[in-house]
Amino acid sequence: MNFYTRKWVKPENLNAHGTLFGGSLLSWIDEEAAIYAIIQLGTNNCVTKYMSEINFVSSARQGDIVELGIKATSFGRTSLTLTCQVRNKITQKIILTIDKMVFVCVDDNGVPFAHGKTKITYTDERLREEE
Ligand SMILES: CC(=O)SCCNC(=O)CCNC(=O)[C@H](O)C(C)(C)COP(=O)(O)OP(=O)(O)OC[C@H]1O[C@@H](n2cnc3c(N)ncnc32)[C@H](O)[C@@H]1OP(=O)(O)O
Repeated sequence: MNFYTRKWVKPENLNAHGTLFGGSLLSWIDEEAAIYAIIQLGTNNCVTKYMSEINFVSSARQGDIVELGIKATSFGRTSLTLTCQVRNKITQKIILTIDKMVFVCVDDNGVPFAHGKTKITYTDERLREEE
C-alpha cells in the first residue's frame, strides 16, 4: 500500500472533543481514493459507488500529521475495488481502516462503462492515453 498523501490536522478539522472530525477524514479519503481510481482507470469519470464498514481505530489530535494509504484489490468490468488505511505519520499508529471502497466508471450520461483495465499502474500514463 502506498501512502502518497499527508495531512496536517488543523483547528478547522477538529470535533467538539478536540480530536480529528470523522467527516473531515472521510472527505480526505474519498478525494484521495477518487484520484487513485482516476489514475488506475485512466478516466476522470469515476464515481464512488460503495464503502464498507469504516473502523475509526484511534483518534488524531491537532498538530498530528496523518497519512492516507490506498491500494487496488480488484479490477471489475466497470468497477475498481480499493482498500484504505490511515495512520499517524510519526508513530505509525492506525487511525482508520476501510476494507472495501468501490468506484465505477460512468459515461457522460452516468451509465457504467467497461474500463478495460486489469492491473495496477504505478504511473499516470493511463490518464495521458485518454487525451
Ligand atoms: C468521487 C465522488 O464523490 S462521486 C459522488 C458520489 N457517488 C455518486 O453520486 C454515484 C451514484 N450512483 C450511481 O450513479 C449508480 O449507482 C452507478 C452508475 C455508480 C452504478 O449504477 P448501477 O446500476 O449499480 O450499475 P451496475 O449494476 O451496472 O454496477 C456497476 C458496477 O458496480 C458494482 N456494484 C454495484 N453495486 C455495488 C455494491 N453495492 N457494492 C459493490 N459493488 C457494486 C457492480 O458489481 C458493477 O461492477 P462490475 O461492472 O465491475 O462488475
